[in-house]
Amino acid sequence: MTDVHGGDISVEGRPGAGAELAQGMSEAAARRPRRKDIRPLAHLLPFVRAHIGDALAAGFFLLFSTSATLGLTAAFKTVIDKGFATGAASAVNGAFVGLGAVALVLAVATSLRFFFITRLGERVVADLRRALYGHTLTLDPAYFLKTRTGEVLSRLTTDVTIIEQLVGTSASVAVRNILSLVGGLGYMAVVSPKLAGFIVLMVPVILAPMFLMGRRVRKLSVTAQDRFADAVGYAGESLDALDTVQAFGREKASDSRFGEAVEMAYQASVRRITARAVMTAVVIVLAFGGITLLLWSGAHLVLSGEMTAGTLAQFALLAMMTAGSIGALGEVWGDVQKASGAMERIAELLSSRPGIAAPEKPRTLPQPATGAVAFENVTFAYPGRPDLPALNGFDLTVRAGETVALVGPSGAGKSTVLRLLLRFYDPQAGVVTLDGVDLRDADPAEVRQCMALVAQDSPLFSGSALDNIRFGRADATEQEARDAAEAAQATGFLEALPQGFDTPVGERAKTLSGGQRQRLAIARALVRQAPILLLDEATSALDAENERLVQQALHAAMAGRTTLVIAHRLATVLKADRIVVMEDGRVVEQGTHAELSARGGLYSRLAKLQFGVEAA
Ligand SMILES: Nc1ncnc2c1ncn2[C@@H]1O[C@H](COP(=O)(O)OP(=O)(O)OP(=O)(O)O)[C@@H](O)[C@H]1O
Repeated sequence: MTDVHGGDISVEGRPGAGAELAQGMSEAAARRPRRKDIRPLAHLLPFVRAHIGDALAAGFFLLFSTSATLGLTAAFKTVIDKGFATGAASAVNGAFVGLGAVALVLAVATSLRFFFITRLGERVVADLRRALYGHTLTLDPAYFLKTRTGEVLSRLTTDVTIIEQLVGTSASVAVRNILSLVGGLGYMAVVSPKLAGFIVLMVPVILAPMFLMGRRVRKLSVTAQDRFADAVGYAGESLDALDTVQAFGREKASDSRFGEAVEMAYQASVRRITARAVMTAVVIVLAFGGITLLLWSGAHLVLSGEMTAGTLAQFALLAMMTAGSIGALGEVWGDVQKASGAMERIAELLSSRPGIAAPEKPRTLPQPATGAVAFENVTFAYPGRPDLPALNGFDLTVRAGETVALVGPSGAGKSTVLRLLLRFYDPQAGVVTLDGVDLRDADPAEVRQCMALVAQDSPLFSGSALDNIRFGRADATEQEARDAAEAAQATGFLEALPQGFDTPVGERAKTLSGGQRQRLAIARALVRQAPILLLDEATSALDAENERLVQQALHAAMAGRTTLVIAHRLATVLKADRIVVMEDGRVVEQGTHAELSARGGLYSRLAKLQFGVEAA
């Protein structure tokens, strides 16, 4: 079943981005497994309950349209019994007017049912998408260490697409047919209890062989597909290494091996086709045999005067409708099972609670925060590596307004210090405080409000340069954003862009140089006007001009703020009030560049390696 969502504008001959996304999602959806237990679908109920009005309207019109469909058969009975039997034209006319009226009611009720149930479905899917994305944004990094971002994204897209298929189409089909089935069976029992009883006896006799044979055909199609996959796999391997095949003169051998695999696939297909052909014959014999038997006994009831010809016709119509419902239910059942699996994955994501959250009564930080930071005997290991602490008895006190440079070999734990300060994780032992408040007692949002981060790779987002600066603080005025850009030495290159500050940089990010990206990221941090600046200096080398501009930007950024910088440049460590040297998650040395260089310890070795400075 193809289901293409959204008609977007596409370049001639090439599908648009929306169509490609829809195509990719429906392909991925087709590969998703089914789930026999359909209880996970109950997770959809709260979403439906939120729009109970539409649900009730859909239910009402569903009842109405089903009753009208059943009523249609009664109108037919009247046409035959009252119209034809009397032979009077007026009676025929009257009966047909009744038929037309029922059809009209059916049309209106069906269309309203479709409208309300489909609108409800689309609303539920839209709510689900928003809830899912909103929830995902609250999860902490520990969650993403367990679950790949791609997996989360695929739940947002593929799994929700499956739910969309269910609530948009299949659920409506299923509910409608369940109701027709129940209503049809009930009505048949009313119209002719005898014939209805006959059907109840006959149905298992007809359905059981169909069910068993259907299962066999499905198994055989899987086998045929597997055989074909073998053939394709073998061909791919040979074509990938065609030069090797040719160098060894193995073309003939390869050809005959592929031929064998293709023949196997053909044989498997023939077995499937044969089973299917037999099944078709059996199904027709059983179904029509049943109908013939039914009509034959019905005809005798008419002859004996037990029922009218119209009633028999009505009964036959009802039987066909009911059989149609069973068929339709069989077809959508697979979708329902698939949606159950999808909903289970979605519910799992929705119910995952972030490990980092505000306590019930968070302690407020002093306003304005001064930005004094302390780590007291902190030990922390990442969730995936509990036995390998990234910080081990780490102690550090940073006064308000002080600039501290963190230096150390790769893996020393420098980035981890910044992550704990941003409270992406909580330490296993010790405390991290901001203005004397334990971070765990505060609201993480308030803690982060006090910090501005310039990450090493400074990711930019789609949108203009101005949008990217305002990412730092949504309510910053344009002037404040421009001032930040000025302080970050970014005005020059931003104004030179084709549309100045309004140039989309997310897409152009690759055309901005490393130094320009860093300066934009610094402007984004500056506009935040936070008391604490966290900086992970980029390791990549800049040309002299960019280096000078970035250093100036950093100088402006650090002024009047508490700054923790993971330093990779000599200029930065020279500017710091204090250099903290880390190794294996601990502080091993502290002091100024001159003091530490003179000491001849780890710092002097690192300085030589990283900054190219000879120890004093
Ligand atoms: N997400 C993670 N899961 C598990 N271990 C991690 C994770 N991130 C970092 N580590 C480990 O924690 C230790 C400290 O890492 P951290 O990134 O803080 O070091 P760093 O000093 O910043 O190094 P670099 O200068 O190379 O960035 C390392 O041993 C690292 O392998």
